[in-house]
Amino acid sequence: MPALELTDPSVIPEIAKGVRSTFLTHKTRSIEFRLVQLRKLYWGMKDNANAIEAACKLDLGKGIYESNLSELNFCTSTLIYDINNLEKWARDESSPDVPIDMMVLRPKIRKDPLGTVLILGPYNFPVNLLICPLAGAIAAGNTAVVKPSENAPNVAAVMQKVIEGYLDQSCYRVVQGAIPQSTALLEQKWDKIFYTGGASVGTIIAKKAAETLTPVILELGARNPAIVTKNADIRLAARRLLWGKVHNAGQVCISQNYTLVDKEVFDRFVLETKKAMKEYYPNGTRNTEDFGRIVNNRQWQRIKKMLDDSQGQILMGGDMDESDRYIEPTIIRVSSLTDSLITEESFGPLMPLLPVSNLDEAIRIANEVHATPLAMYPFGNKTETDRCLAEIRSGGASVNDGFMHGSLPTLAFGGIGDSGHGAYRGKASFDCFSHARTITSTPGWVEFLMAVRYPPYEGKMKMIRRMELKPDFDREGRVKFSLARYIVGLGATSKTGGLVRYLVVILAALGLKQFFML
Ligand SMILES: NC(=O)c1ccc[n+]([C@@H]2O[C@H](COP(=O)([O-])OP(=O)(O)OC[C@H]3O[C@@H](n4cnc5c(N)ncnc54)[C@H](O)[C@@H]3O)[C@@H](O)[C@H]2O)c1
Ligand SMILES: CC1=C(/C=C/C(C)=C/C=C/C(C)=C/C=C/C=C(C)/C=C/C=C(C)/C=C/C=C(\C)C=O)C(C)(C)CCC1
Repeated sequence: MPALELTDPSVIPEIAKGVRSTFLTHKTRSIEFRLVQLRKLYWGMKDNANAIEAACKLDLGKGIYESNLSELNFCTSTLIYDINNLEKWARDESSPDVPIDMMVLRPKIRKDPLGTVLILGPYNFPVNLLICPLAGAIAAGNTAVVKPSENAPNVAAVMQKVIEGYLDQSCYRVVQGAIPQSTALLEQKWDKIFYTGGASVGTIIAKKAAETLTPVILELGARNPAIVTKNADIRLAARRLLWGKVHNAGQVCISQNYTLVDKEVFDRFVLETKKAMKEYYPNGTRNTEDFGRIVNNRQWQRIKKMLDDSQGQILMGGDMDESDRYIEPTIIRVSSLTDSLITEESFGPLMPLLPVSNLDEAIRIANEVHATPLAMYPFGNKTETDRCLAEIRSGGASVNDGFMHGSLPTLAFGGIGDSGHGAYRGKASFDCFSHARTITSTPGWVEFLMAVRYPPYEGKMKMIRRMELKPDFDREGRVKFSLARYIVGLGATSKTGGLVRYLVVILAALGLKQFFML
């Protein structure tokens, strides 16, 4: 296992300058160069898989299964997906939004790299949440500096070995450290900052970035609700929500922070969760490879304090051991919205349950606790889950499940409002590190047509009025009746409706023709 060596903050300007000057050599513009780097990163992950597994075990007590499922495999699948799609994503796109008279300009959207980007990773998925953004930055043709979380020091050291050992070091560098290094990094000029972590540091980063108008992607924390109605499949809800709290010992930004359970099914839900617990961990969570540990004593103390401060009643679990950074999956019945387990993000294996009278109350509470969470988990019948989706905002959502929407490496992932902005993963990663550059090319021969834009303007007003798009609605916002459109659309009110009518007419005509030919 390599040892973590902190970067001297005084060398950080030189590191940033180095990758920036490489960007300006245009080395990373070549698609083939990017593909080679992504392929090398893939092999870097594969060759160091054992070291990554060992480091995840040391830092977070992650067993090999979880290290593979949500760290290693997630990254290698991301890399393969990026490699397989990069040429398609990087191609110029023609724009469909151009009036016919302007098509001569041959407008296209080019996917340009942003330049040199900074990626700051968190501790909870210290491999996944560093490598996946980096893969997007490489795919889009940027150079990058990454800073792994100092709170997962063993993984941070292995990440440096992989990134600097397998990638072109003139383009991609690793900085190790905590606040002094982050502060020095934020003093440099970046073309984008990609930050994953808590909202308070996210605010520092956004403010600092604003000074130089640097765009930021923020992937932050939240108080995500789960809702279980009386019509939900209670056993399924219990099993799936328990999974959302035991994976990575609950240190998952998209885990449900609290669950609103209909009073009628509350006891059954608790019973089924206890049953599921026995099924997942027949010998308990203390002595199994399948349950992790809290990352450090500071976080352990924070979670313990949340539980100590709570007025709730422990219904399951509650065992803790600081020497081992162990916290048993714990169900707590809470009764107030001001309870510490509701007002703070637990980021650990605590499962506060709040009984509610009905879905109206659940929706009202979810909107009151955190109006723009990262995720939301409604369990119930289709009408109920549709209502939750319509009436509660969130970055993403899994219907009738724990965080499955966040478990797919190819789906866009991100928050809304104060749970973050910007999305990545799959094509969204390529897009978030690219600039959609609109390019037009005006041929010389259209000069006589384009002359309408030049002074003197006298006599040219009629022409530009003709070019202006005309409304099909009146001052009340109602769509006006148009005889021409009615005839062309065969009386349909939508394009699809019109198309269906044309199809029916054609089929009827063919049928009639056949009939008369017989
Ligand atoms: N939305 C997501 O995708 C996502 C994913 C994982 C974690 N999170 C959230 O992150 C939080 C926990 O992660 P964390 O504790 O590692 O986050 P953190 O905020 O402590 O640290 C994240 C990164 O910020 C750096 N940092 C710390 N202090 C800094 C400062 N003053 N200036 C600049 N950089 C600084 C750290 O060195 C680290 O690289 C939780 O709230 C969780 O929900 C969100
Ligand atoms: C349906 C068919 C089949 C069955 C397929 C099945 C059962 C697939 C099941 C897959 C599952 C359950 C996968 C779960 C994966 C979970 C992952 C990867 C979790 C990731 C978590 C992450 C990345 C967390 C991130 C956290 C963040 C961002 C914040 O902190 C077949 C295959 C049997 C047959 C065909 C049909």
